[in-house]
Amino acid sequence: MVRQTEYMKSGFALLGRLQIDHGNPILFLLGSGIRAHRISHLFFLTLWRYKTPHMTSKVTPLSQRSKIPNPTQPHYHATLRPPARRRNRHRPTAAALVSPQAASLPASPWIDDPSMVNDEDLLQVVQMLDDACREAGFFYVKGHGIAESLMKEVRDVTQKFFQLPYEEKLKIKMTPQSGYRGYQRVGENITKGKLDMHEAIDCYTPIEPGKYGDLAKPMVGSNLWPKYPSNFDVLLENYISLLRDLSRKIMRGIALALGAPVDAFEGTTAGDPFWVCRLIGYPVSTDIPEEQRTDTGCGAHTDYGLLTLVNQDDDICALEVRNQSDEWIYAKPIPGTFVCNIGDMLKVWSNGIYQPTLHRVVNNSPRYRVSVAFFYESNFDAAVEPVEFCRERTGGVAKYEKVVYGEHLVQKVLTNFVM
Ligand SMILES: N=C(N)NCCCC[C@H](N)C(=O)O
Ligand SMILES: O=C(O)CCC(=O)C(=O)O
Ligand SMILES: [Fe+2]
Repeated sequence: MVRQTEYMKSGFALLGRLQIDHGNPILFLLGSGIRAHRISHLFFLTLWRYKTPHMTSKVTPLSQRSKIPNPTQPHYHATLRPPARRRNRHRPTAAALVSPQAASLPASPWIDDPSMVNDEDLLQVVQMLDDACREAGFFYVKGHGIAESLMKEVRDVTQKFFQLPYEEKLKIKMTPQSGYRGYQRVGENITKGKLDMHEAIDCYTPIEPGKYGDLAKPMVGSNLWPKYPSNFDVLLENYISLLRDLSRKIMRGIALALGAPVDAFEGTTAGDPFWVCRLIGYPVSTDIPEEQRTDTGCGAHTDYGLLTLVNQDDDICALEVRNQSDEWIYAKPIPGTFVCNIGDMLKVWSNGIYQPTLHRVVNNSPRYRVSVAFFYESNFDAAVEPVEFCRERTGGVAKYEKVVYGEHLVQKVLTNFVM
């Protein structure tokens, strides 16, 4: 308990400093650490997407970008504002946990340790996580136990790889034969018909031939890792395994936030979660030949699965999130944190209680930007559909059709590249 209080204090201190330094924060401390029991000491910081009151707080429109010398300046950030309009007013979640019925159950179906029912800190965090998922679809996680030095090392080896000559990078070229695993150059990824100004290495859960039958055929294979540094594969495989565990914990929190049993995403939904990892580089725009250049590093999209964790460069603002007033606001880097956002499968499962938020990347800085995005997704063969209790809370009707996650992913992968 004492430890949690300390965490809370340092969390608020962090927020305080940000407010004082930048005056105009988009960051909000969302919660203290969740109890050590399985979910552990995570902090959630949310990125609100309410209306921003001042013109200066908006991200500069793309057409005016060239006039902007330095997007890391504080006045580009949106101001925190109390809720202007709530997308959805259903808030049954933590209430379900503290209801007399739930509290009186010796082995509550919601959580796996009865004492958690009375844990105020846990309930508060669950409530705040629910707020973040409902209102923003984006939040930051810190206190997650993954060393900042490891996060940086992963970005550093990624950057080193992208600095290699093109011929070297081509040795792990992504092709249909490689199961769409490996290196893609700038302009090979497309979003909504437009070339994206990023290069990347795409990695996926390895798939053996025959696994999942025809469903997974286009993605069968194992990952293509760079040869230099020689520990690239070991480093990344370790990192991915840590992120998978962390994502699983956050999904336990999200399950509680929705008012579901803590292990709601285990079993046939995400007991055997498929993961995707994209190591991404966004060149300085003037380094891209003019005839090839577009104005977007990655076009506006939502992510495909349950939850995304982005490890982004510390000092470049480039990831932009659409707020509820249809303005783009920066998900400004906070060193040592992951920027998290929810994906399409969580929307379907929750019958829209949680919605994925549009985001895009524009590297308007004078520096090459690296980010490593980890996507925690459903079981490859999961048939995801609105669960009954979420349907009941949203008028009783399923708003989305059943989606087989693997089909959703394959359909995206087959249309995402010009090769
Ligand atoms: N796994 C994820 N989320 N990848 C996002 C890649 C960028 C968007 C993609 N071209 C698209 O059009 O969806
Ligand atoms: O580079 C980033 O910050 C985010 C990338 C992203 O949104 C994606 O790959 O889905
Ligand atoms: Fe994304």
